[in-house]
Amino acid sequence: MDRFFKLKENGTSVRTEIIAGITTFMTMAYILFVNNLFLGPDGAGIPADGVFFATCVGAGLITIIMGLFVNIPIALAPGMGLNAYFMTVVLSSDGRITWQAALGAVFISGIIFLILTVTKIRQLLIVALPQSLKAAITVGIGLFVASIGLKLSNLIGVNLSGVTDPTQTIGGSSINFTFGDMVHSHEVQLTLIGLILIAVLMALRVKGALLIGIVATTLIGIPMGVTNTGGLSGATWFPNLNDLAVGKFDLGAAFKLGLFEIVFVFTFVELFDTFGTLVGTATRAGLMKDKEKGEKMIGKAMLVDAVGVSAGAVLGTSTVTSYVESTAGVAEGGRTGLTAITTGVLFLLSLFIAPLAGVVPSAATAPALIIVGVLMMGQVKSIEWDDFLYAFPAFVTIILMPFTGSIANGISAGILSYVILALCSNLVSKNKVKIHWLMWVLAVIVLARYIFIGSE
Ligand SMILES: Nc1nc2[nH]cnc2c(=O)[nH]1
Repeated sequence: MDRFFKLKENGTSVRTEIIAGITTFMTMAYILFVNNLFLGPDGAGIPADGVFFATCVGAGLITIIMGLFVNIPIALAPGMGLNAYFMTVVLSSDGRITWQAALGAVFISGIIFLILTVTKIRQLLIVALPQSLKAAITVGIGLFVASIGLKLSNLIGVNLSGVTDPTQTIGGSSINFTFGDMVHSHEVQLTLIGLILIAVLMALRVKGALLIGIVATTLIGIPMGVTNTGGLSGATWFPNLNDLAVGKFDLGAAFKLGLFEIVFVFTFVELFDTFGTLVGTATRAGLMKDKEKGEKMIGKAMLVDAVGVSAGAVLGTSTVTSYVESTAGVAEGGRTGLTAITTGVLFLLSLFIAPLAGVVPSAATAPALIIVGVLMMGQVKSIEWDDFLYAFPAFVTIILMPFTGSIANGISAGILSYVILALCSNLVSKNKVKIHWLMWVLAVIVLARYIFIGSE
């Protein structure tokens, strides 16, 4: 075990890795239930049993493969964001695009991805991006994870002032983030209890702080009426495998309908999201200290991720992707593939323990995600704040991720603004800044995307 996963070399142990894997699983388990809202009968129309099976098996298998072949503590599951986009594509097509055709588009995006990876274009990204931008991606993802926690637990909500017409797009100036209802909402109160509990445990350097915090908060939530254990009595533990979506993807329809734009959005978002998540998580885990080894590892992880996209489509789910929640396991000390394998096995077991996984409330996992935000913020010190050429792109990368809820938007803005600033600087100054050719290509792709397609 030690030799295979290089536990000692990475300063970790079997116990730490397993605790880390359970922690990552707990922060990701919501996808087992949320995915059905987007892809299931009330969303894109895939049978509920089919969505559940594809989510458990897709996440489980690909995460185990990531652990076995790349030895990195990254877990994968169907991504939030692209599952919502998948639903929109189907529902807004007036029946023209079936869920089977949309799965076909996901499958194609996975193949394109695989080609980009094998031709090493994706890996080039690591070399092309200035160091400050890479650090900014880690920080932005930290804030993004924290924002997921804040929103999932209702610790923050929105106040829509002066909005009267629900059919109109709401302008940003009408939106205020507000604190959740701390006085009346038991959910918000439980989140705060969990947050303080984990913060104290972290300050005391207690091992397993996040996992202890999640379990304790779940238990405290029982008398508070937030943790709902009702689902456990009379629950069906054996999965219903009658109505699966395995192999139902329709490539012919995807080509016939000319879903190029949709395939492009799937590929573009996935490319930037995965790259950001891998760099951010690996940096946080200290796996990028040896640059060469780190870059090789990220290249391999991208390959598994790409295979996961198409495999997920075959199983019946929208884009399977590397999850930012993996950082929760990393925060618990997870450093190797054993963490991922633990998370993956739990996803596979979820076929049988779904009612149990459903007991942990958002109020218990949200504090862990917020604490992860604190940890990832540390990278902010490696940004060259004194040089505006780097400071501005880093800044927009950081703020756009939590505010637009998209890693891809943050990275896009960072790349585009860097190229513009560097270009102008090179035009007037004698001190030329290097702009990698790939940065030019990406800037043009980013521009084209927002001009011709807009945001998804
Ligand atoms: N990186 C990443 N992490 C996630 N966690 C939940 N959804 C996502 C996603 O789409 N991308």
